Amino acid sequence: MGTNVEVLPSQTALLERSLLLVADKINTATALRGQCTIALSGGSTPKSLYEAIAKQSLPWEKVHVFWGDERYVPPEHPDSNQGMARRAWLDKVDIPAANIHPMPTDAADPAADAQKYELEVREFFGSAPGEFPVFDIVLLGMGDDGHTASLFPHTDVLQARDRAIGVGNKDGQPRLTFTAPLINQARCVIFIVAGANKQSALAQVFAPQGDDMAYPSRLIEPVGELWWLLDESAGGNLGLATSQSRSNY
Ligand SMILES: O=C1O[C@H](COP(=O)(O)O)[C@@H](O)[C@H](O)[C@H]1O
Repeated sequence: MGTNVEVLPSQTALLERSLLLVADKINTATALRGQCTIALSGGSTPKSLYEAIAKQSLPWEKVHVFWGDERYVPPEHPDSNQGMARRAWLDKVDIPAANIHPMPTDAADPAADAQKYELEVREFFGSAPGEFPVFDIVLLGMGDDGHTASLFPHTDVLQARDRAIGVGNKDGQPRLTFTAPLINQARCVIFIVAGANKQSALAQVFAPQGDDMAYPSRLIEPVGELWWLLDESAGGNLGLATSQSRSNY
């Protein structure tokens, strides 16, 4: 399916566009299939989006929230992606507790917790062995090293082919993460990227030929729609028209 790249003139415009797109995809999924499964990203960029989504009137009882990656810390830890999303969004809307599916981080064994989450996700989706769950929406960010979710450059989890959830490695620290094959089954993957420090990695990710192990965001080629929403300072030098969708960049 198509790839859409939009370069928005400011961080505010990026936020507004992201909000519009995510709300539209949630409404479409719930109208077509009766529910929406969304995987959240962490890091610094999505917080203002989550705060804005919390103010929307959306069919929360039909939305199921998962996480695409997680630091291996308890939910109350300041680095927890779950904690951030709950404070910014989920605690503020009328979403049933049973619709929130955080990654477990309490076994003191990241591989065991990754396996536990894989079973939970597969059971929720009713995925047959050998099949991957199909998320309606996967939200992603991108680090200035080209990582996405917790798929860091030159780490073992990049080789995963038959696992949906793996253990990433950020400077020796374990993190739980969706694998590229799971992300790539999604109906819609949305990257939201802001800041001049992302320019050089973006150029590598968008290059026609490149090293997927060095820039793991290159591994994301979903079956469904792929959206890259960039602010001007991140994407302005890529030679793309501002606020214009491009197919097949
Ligand atoms: O997809 C993701 O990307 C970010 C990059 O984060 P940012 O702080 O530069 O916005 C990553 O670290 C995060 O965990 C992940 O979900």
